[in-house]
Amino acid sequence: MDVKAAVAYEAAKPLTIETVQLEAPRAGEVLIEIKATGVCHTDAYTLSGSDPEGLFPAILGHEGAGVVVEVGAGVTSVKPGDHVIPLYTPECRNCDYCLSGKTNLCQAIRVTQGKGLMPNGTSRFSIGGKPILHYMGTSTFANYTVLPEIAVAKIRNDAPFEKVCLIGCGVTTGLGAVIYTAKVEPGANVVVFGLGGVGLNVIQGARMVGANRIIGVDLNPDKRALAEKLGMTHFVNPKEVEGDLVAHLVELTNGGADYSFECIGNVKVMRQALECCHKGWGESIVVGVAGAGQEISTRPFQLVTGRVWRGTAFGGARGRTDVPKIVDWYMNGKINIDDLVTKVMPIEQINEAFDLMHRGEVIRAVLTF
Ligand SMILES: NC(=O)C1=CN([C@@H]2O[C@H](COP(=O)(O)OP(=O)(O)OC[C@H]3O[C@@H](n4cnc5c(N)ncnc54)[C@H](O)[C@@H]3O)[C@@H](O)[C@H]2O)C=CC1
Ligand SMILES: N[C@@H](CCC(=O)N[C@@H](CSC=O)C(=O)NCC(=O)O)C(=O)O
Ligand SMILES: [Zn+2]
Ligand SMILES: [Zn+2]
Repeated sequence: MDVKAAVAYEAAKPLTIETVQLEAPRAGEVLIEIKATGVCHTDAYTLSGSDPEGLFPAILGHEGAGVVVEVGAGVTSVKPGDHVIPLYTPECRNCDYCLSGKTNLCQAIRVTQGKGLMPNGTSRFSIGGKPILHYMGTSTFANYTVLPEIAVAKIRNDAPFEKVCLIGCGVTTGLGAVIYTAKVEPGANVVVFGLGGVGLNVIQGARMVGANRIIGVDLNPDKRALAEKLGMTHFVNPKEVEGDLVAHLVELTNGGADYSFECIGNVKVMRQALECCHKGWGESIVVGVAGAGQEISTRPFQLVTGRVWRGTAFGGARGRTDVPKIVDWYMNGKINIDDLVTKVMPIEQINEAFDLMHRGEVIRAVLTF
């Protein structure tokens, strides 16, 4: 079938709206009509050319929501008409990773997904017979896309696509980093670096679990008001701190953060996030994605003296199990997504959506078809 998609032909170039051919779903696959998709910083990261796995031409996008249109042979967990969220972290419930109970990083299709291909090693997208690659297994910058059944979370049918699409990445990553990865306990002092689509969800996750001080750090003062609405108790702009930022944060947290979260993708900030943690027990969670060639460093003494450095992908959430619950949290008023959707725009304005994100003028621009 013909579909409308924003194609990334090469790194660091604007996307082009094209008519792309999409093959029908094969065995174990699902055809989804994407109704809405957010633009996450990771899409910009890959488009910039910094992603060592970045491949072109491709259809980017991984923060979507839509409706099942057709299923391939053997698909049993979803049917046409079901509302779904595509998962860049699938949940097969059968691989060693899923069965370990220790991680959400299902590896059932990771190798082909990283090559921009479906599990059988081919792409379903093409233009004039030339393949166009998938991205993160999701390719939500298209009005129709094909995913493996194990990478689809079925959600309730009354949830608005333009809001719950953010559960496909930013919301789940931020909340999950607090709840599933760090397991922040009530009364903890928390520092969040970067108050974008991910960091703001760390803030609201920290509020949900009853954290004490929730300190937000961002260079952009415009991020302050919404962060406060979502639960931030103190705002720190590094440009306004006299002296050492880490020492300032240690003082604000009476000896150091119990938990810190880096939601930027800046390796220098990752070091600050570790070093502002409390001696003996503070844990720093790396959420931000840093480009090819970037490395983190600190004095080993920081770890010898009890600080812990960890990372999280998709907030540690098991997509098919946890995503439907997070949709319920939104529908029950437990979490705020409405204020995170700064702007809803047609897919034709996708390049403007990226510009708005780069200029820090939106938390999330959501694209519709
Ligand atoms: N681990 C995972 O599963 C996921 C990782 N990510 C990554 O998380 C990071 C954040 O993503 P988004 O929230 O979508 O980005 P965003 O662009 O919406 O937010 C980034 C925020 O960081 C702030 N910032 C930039 N440099 C700063 C600095 N030096 N100090 C303080 N604040 C600074 C910006 O003003 C902005 O508010 C990105 O690296 C993204 O690739 C995103 C989703 C999932
Ligand atoms: N290809 C990238 C990988 C970047 C990365 O870490 N992605 C996250 C999700 S970011 C979403 O917005 C992730 O899920 N990582 C786990 C994985 O298996 O990719 C690179 O190499 O930098
Ligand atoms: Zn993302
Ligand atoms: Zn698995």
